[in-house]
Amino acid sequence: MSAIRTAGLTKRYGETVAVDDLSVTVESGEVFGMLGPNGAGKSTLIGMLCTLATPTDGDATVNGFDIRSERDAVRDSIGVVFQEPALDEELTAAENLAFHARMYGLSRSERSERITDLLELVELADVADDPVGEYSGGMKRRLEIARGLIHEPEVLFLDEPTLGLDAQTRRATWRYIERMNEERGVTVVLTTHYMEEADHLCDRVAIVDDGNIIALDTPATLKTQQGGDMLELGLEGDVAALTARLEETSWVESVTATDAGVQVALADDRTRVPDAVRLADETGVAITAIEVHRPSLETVFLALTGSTIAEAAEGDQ
Ligand SMILES: Nc1ncnc2c1ncn2[C@@H]1O[C@H](COP(=O)(O)OP(=O)(O)OP(=O)(O)O)[C@@H](O)[C@H]1O
Repeated sequence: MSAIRTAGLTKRYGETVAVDDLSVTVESGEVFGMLGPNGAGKSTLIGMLCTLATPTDGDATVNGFDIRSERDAVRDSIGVVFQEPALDEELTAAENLAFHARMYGLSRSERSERITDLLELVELADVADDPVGEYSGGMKRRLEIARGLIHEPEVLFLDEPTLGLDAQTRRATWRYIERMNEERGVTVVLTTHYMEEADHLCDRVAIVDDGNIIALDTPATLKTQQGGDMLELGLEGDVAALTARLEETSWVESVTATDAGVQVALADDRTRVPDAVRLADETGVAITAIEVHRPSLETVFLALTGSTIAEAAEGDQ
């Protein structure tokens, strides 16, 4: 069964179309990422899928339940971790989880079993009885993820799960997300501004712009669609002659002059370093430096939205 299925889903705020006629399917067990500039409509989409916002048009099901007519069933089957921390800092980790578990009506024995299990999953068992106010940012995030899982949801929505965390803590958080996906089969839908995160974690990535999904595929396929590597050559000698040779070569997409030499966009995904060296040799040009840039999700994002993810994220911290 598909975890999420939307058909023509639309949300308008006055003149603003926040989500525009969106039809997408997320399969059970997937880690599905959404990347997009500020105001692209990611939060509005999550809001509708969590039944916190009502669609203007279109339909959607989450775990087979209709988001309009079966709101309670949708809510019982999902977990949500928002950007803003929502923990009680005066309570301990175990108390925070217990409070949340009671809201879902779990029995005392269920509560105690799941709290122990989840604190182990996110490696907070040792500090379970410390007040959350004493936790680091990364520990709080992990606790929030554990809290989102307390009622054993089938789908977990994570809005910017590692925003503001340092690189090491971010990687640790990825591990917990992977574990709950792999070991427990939880479907994960996340938004992120970190390309590396989308690349590392997501089975498929949707690039969202202006309320629409403008690209949707596996990170590997999205990158391949952007063409081959970029070669950055430092050169000495007749650069113009080499540029002319490169431009008439079938595996070269384009050549751009740089301060130190040229930048060559490759037309296919093969390694062309030996070919470039041979051409330079034949033209009598010396190569002083070579750098190979692999296509990244950043390049894909830039090509599709016209801005870098850092520009897109500006003001969103
Ligand atoms: N409650 C609201 N009232 C009016 N306009 C809204 C409301 N919520 C969102 N919008 C508008 O809808 C559009 C999409 O916003 P949304 O927050 O969903 O984007 P986003 O991709 O989640 O951005 P961010 O990364 O900043 O969270 C924006 O133009 C926003 O201003």
